[in-house]
Amino acid sequence: MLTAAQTKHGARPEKEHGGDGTRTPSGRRSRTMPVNLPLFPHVKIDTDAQKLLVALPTLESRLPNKEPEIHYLRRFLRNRNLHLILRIYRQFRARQGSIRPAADFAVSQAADVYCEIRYRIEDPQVRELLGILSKPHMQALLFSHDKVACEDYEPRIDPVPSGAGDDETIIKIVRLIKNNEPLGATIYLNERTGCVEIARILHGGAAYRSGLLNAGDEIHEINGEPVRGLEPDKIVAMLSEVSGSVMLKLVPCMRTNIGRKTKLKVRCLFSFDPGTDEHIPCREAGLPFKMGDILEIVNDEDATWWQALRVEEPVPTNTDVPVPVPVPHSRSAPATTPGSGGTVTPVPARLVPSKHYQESVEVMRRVKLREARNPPRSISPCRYSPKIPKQTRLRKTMYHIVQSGVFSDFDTDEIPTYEEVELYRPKQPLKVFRPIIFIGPPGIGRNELKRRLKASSPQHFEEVVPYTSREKRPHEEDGKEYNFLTREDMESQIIAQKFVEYGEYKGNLYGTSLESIKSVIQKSKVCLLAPHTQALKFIRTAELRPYIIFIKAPGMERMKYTRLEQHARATHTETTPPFSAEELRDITEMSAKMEERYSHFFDAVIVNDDLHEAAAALIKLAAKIEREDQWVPVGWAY
Ligand SMILES: Nc1ncnc2c1ncn2[C@@H]1O[C@H](COP(=O)(O)OP(=O)(O)OP(=O)(O)O)[C@@H](O)[C@H]1O
Repeated sequence: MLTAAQTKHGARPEKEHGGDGTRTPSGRRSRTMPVNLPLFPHVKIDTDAQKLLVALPTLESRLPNKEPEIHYLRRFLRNRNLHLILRIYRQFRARQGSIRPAADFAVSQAADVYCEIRYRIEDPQVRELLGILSKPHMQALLFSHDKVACEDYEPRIDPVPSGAGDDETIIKIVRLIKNNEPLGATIYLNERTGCVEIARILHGGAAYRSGLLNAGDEIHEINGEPVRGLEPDKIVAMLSEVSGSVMLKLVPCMRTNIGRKTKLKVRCLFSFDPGTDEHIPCREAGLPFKMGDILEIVNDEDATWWQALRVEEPVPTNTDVPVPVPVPHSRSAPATTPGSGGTVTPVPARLVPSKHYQESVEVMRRVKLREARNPPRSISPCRYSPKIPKQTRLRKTMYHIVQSGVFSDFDTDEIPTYEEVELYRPKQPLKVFRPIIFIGPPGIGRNELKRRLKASSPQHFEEVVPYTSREKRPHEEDGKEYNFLTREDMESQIIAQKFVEYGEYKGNLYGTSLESIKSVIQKSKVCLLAPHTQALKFIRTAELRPYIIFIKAPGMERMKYTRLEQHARATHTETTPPFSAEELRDITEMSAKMEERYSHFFDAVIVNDDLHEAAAALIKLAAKIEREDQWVPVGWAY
């Protein structure tokens, strides 16, 4: 046992696989570091591996900067599976000559048998045999059998190609067997060195699975052809032309940057088309997505391009937009490997903009848009932040909320990129219901639809009773139409942030309190609310878990047809005349603007065209929310 040498060289205690790391195989406690002792007493440690383990501390002292590599070697040499494989190998070696294989072509024999019998599926025994032969493990077993029968134990390494430069001290020769699947790596020209390097390995792709290529490796030859000085596009073309065996001569990257792997599920708050992005390193490797799609980010080590896989939506999110279906993978990513007998190859990850990159792109877009709208003039740099007295600003906001419902700008500084999500599975019987929030331009029909939903099950749905400072009218009951408060009380509650929205109309304050929403939820009812968009920042919380539905205008022609025919009118005063064509145009335009600006908050969209159809879609959706799994922001799925 080597313990003295290890102590001398300062090897540190190390724990692995839950072993206590302090017992010898015989169970005695060792006072010195037992890094070379097996932690699996039932697996006999291989003597060759043991020798290598013993030599490691010496190596460590000679190569002080190679700590990660030596640590890796130590783990590898202590791996239980390695010892089992070495044991099997020794057994074979020991019996060499005493057992002879009947054949060394079991794979092709199995394939022949399969082809011969595959149409006789009416016979249950044939069916069973077909099932066995198509199992990946069976195929792997037959493949291993042939390898052993041919005594093909050694890894075959091609001779180092001639012409390797004298200054190249370390060269890595990698041979890959390539089918139609692409390599699953992106490359770029390192302008400093003039070499083409592997920029990134796509998670799950062929290069990733081989484990032989790393980001940062310089590509020097492909199948004996020198590639130094060639454009990356040429190299990509060369790689896509070859099939079968591809031999790469590489200078390996010496960086020990392992890369941060992650398993983050996110909802996309923007849409992305790799075909139109001029900065993506490889268009074919890009993953197109639409706003609302769910992705799994599998690698976010790169500052600009993350690697992601598509996750299927558990339920449709938009009633007017088809359910997002997985985008068929182009030639770059077949789901199965041809000839693999149905073995599913993991779909390689593809590139999506990182959060940081998307924010920069969006900032640039907004700056350009603003410049196009307001060409810069040589005036005060304070132009964009005029000094409005605080009091005036507050009043103006209050007025807007009640009167016209113009946009809030609470979220303009927050650029929508990705939102981390988790799956919420409503547990039956459901006791806590998600409030349903109706968002849309004033006059589109939010209250009409809310009323119809409530009427479909008055015991189940409940509207929030708003607060007001106006005088109670004789027919009104406190707590029924409104909760009545004095102006002073309302103002102090507004200052204490008790209201999710509030505003002033004809000299009176109106508002919706957070407590009244919570009290509906606590009654095990579905709270219905049609607030201003500005209220979303108070409502869209893990505590309330709202389901936000956007009520969308159907387009000008349909607006006129449905509303003018019905003599529809705004409902916030009793005396307003029916909508004019002008007002309907305003509603339609505002609907489009709201959708553009806020759609990343919407869980569903209902187009309010025919009122009966829209109401029916809403009732159906409300039932679904209570039953079906939904992706919700992380922290909401309690
Ligand atoms: N699909 C529709 N077809 C015809 N009329 C409609 C339709 N939807 C709503 N209306 C009518 O339009 C008018 C405005 O609807 P509603 O009051 O629900 O709008 P709102 O979005 O709540 O706006 P506000 O907050 O200003 O009241 C009402 O008369 C309503 O009956």
